[in-house]
Amino acid sequence: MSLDVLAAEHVGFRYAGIPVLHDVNLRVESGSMLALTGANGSGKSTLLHLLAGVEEPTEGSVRRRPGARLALLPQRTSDIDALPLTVAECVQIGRFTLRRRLSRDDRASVARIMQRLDIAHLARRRLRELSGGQRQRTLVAQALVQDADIYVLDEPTAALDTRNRQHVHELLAERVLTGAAVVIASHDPAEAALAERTVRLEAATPNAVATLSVDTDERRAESSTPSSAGAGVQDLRA
Ligand SMILES: Nc1ncnc2c1ncn2[C@@H]1O[C@H](COP(=O)(O)OP(=O)(O)OP(=O)(O)O)[C@@H](O)[C@H]1O
Repeated sequence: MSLDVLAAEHVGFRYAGIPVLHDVNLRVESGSMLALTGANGSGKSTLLHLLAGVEEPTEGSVRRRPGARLALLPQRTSDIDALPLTVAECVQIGRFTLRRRLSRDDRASVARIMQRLDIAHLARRRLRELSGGQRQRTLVAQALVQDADIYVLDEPTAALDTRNRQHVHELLAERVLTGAAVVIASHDPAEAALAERTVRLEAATPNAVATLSVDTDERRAESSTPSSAGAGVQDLRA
């Protein structure tokens, strides 16, 4: 039986008619981590939005296992600064449901992750009063405190120092160990190396839309030749 919890099949995407992604195929299994890499503008955030259902592909399809709960940390989160939220309130949002108030367990989870990400002492601070790293840790906490089956995280450690980066990596490893699927975009090769699979988005020519080259479980990164845009894309099922 397949353990896939998330899959993109022949996915393409255009912004106002301008192609960004073409024939992207990937799949993510429960209890595993996949890293998306690629140059600025290669389409990582766009692909994460498609995987999370924030945008619909213009070609192909994204499949999520029915009932799978998904937590998303988007890259662009400046709008949230306009809200008069404290750090604690922002993290608590990760446990809100429309059906009930936060339980004792929810509050314990919030307190625990704030400790782990070293933001407990900032609990009453407003978001707009935080440093870049403090703000990122708060938003990572909001995503990771969710009881999700799939965590989709866009450059979750880009603003973090080594120690805090390590804390996030430990939390990601724990989520994977307990059976969640994690998908991250990253520019850090060491971070991407934490994942079982790496998918590199690249355009074969400056004018080409992004397509995929794929590193598999066996880490054939160095030996794989990038696909040319529009040409056959390696499929992780191969
Ligand atoms: N809302 C939008 N409207 C039009 N074009 C967009 C929009 N968002 C992104 N793009 C374009 O789509 C392409 C892919 O952008 P995307 O943000 O997905 O890349 P990325 O790989 O995440 O980049 P980075 O590493 O800089 O975060 C870029 O050429 C970008 O200019």
